[in-house]
Amino acid sequence: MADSARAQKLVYLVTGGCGFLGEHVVRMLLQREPRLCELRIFDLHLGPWLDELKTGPVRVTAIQGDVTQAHEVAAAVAGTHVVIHTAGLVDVFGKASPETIHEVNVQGWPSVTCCGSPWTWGRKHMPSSTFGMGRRKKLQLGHSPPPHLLPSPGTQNVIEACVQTGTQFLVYTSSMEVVGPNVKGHPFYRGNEDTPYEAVHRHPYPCSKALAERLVLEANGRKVRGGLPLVTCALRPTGIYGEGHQIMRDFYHQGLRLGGRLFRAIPASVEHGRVYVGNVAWMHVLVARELEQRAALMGGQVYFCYDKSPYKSYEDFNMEFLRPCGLRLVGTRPLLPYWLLVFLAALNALLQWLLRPLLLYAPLLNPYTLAVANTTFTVSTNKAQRHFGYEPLFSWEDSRTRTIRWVQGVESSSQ
Ligand SMILES: NC(=O)C1=CN([C@@H]2O[C@H](COP(=O)(O)OP(=O)(O)OC[C@H]3O[C@@H](n4cnc5c(N)ncnc54)[C@H](O)[C@@H]3O)[C@@H](O)[C@H]2O)C=CC1
Ligand SMILES: C[C@@H](CO)CCC[C@@H](C)[C@H]1CC[C@H]2[C@@H]3[C@H](O)CC4=CC(=O)CC[C@]4(C)[C@H]3CC[C@]12C
Repeated sequence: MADSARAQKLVYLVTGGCGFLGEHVVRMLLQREPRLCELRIFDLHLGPWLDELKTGPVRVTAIQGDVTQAHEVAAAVAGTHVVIHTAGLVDVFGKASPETIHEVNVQGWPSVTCCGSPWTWGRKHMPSSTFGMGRRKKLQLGHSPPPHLLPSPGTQNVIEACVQTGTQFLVYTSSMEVVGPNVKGHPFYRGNEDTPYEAVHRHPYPCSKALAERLVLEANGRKVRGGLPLVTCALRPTGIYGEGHQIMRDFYHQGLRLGGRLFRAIPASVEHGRVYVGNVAWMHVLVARELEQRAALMGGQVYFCYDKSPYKSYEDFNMEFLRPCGLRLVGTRPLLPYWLLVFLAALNALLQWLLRPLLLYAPLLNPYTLAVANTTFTVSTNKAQRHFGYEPLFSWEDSRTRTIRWVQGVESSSQ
């Protein structure tokens, strides 16, 4: 179809469009997708900022809905050209139950475990290169669950809605957590989409993201209503930062409570991959735009989200923003021995369990977050550039400045 004929004709749906990343995707689409005529924003909780978008040339439709409800998802998907599925339960602190995380992120399915009984996923102990990364290979399930135990919710609903209603392009927000860090704490150093890595998870969040990503990639090529093939791909951001990042806000407030200080807990040598939210959003917009023209190349593929953000430890990276806001990081080495952190993390987990009937105790430090924070995981790849011409829209300096300005705004709004 000629470009002029396609102008102002496309309908997009962004699930989770009121979340941290989702809001940036929504705003980026409105700024950078000239062919957009309608943008549907589907979320459990709609933000008040949506009202300001309704005055522009693109029709913005806010839909309060739940991805676990198949009929709500199907109604939102019907008539769209592209679905960007960012909705998810991002919980590594034990706020939600494992069942709820699976229900929202993957599919409703009682007592699912990712890496153990009752069903063992073929991915266990598989190097990531055989886990459908660079290669277009059908992923193997160890023992598939009985079909009647595979009901609809979460990501599965989104896929089925595309198939049933005839939407051909689906972009899924996956996560670096699909790969690692694994339970053994193996470093992933400057890895790319084809780097072999033993991806073994036990925590519900990475398990759910891995399962959901697999569902999305396996759905590539399914015939949608009307007979055309579904084209899917998955984006794997590393730790996202930028305006709206809740954990950054938490660290900032913690620092203020501690008299302007944060205490180093993780060695500076442990490097973490981080990526600016604006660049992650830009990658989603580009993928969604290019999927049609480059379906054969991009369909069924995964891409790490990356930009020029420096490799640093999680804490040193956060200080790039928090230092200009008046906080300092005390210690050039961790102030507490690692064994004591492990003990405190385990104590937090025990307290969470004991207090659960009375209250929700969900501190930042638990055995899982400690293990992730303490394991090097960095990405170095140009796959997105090779496949669809991605270049970061925001330089590191720009990303840093924008994030600092936002933290400073958090400061003034909380005074
Ligand atoms: N924050 C990070 O560092 C990273 C996030 N991701 C992925 O990016 C995606 C977005 O994450 P964030 O923006 O950080 O999280 P977020 O929690 O800010 O946004 C998620 C959005 O999904 C919505 N949502 C949750 N359950 C829903 C349901 N049942 N039905 C409809 N909407 C629902 C929430 O209301 C929220 O607006 C997630 O899929 C997450 O796994 C991937 C890598 C890193
Ligand atoms: C031990 C503490 C001392 O200060 C520091 C604890 C930091 C942790 C809360 C974070 C360290 C690494 C983060 C995760 C990482 O960025 C990868 C992620 C990807 C996602 O898809 C979701 C979020 C997260 C799991 C992110 C969560 C917070 C950390 C564990």
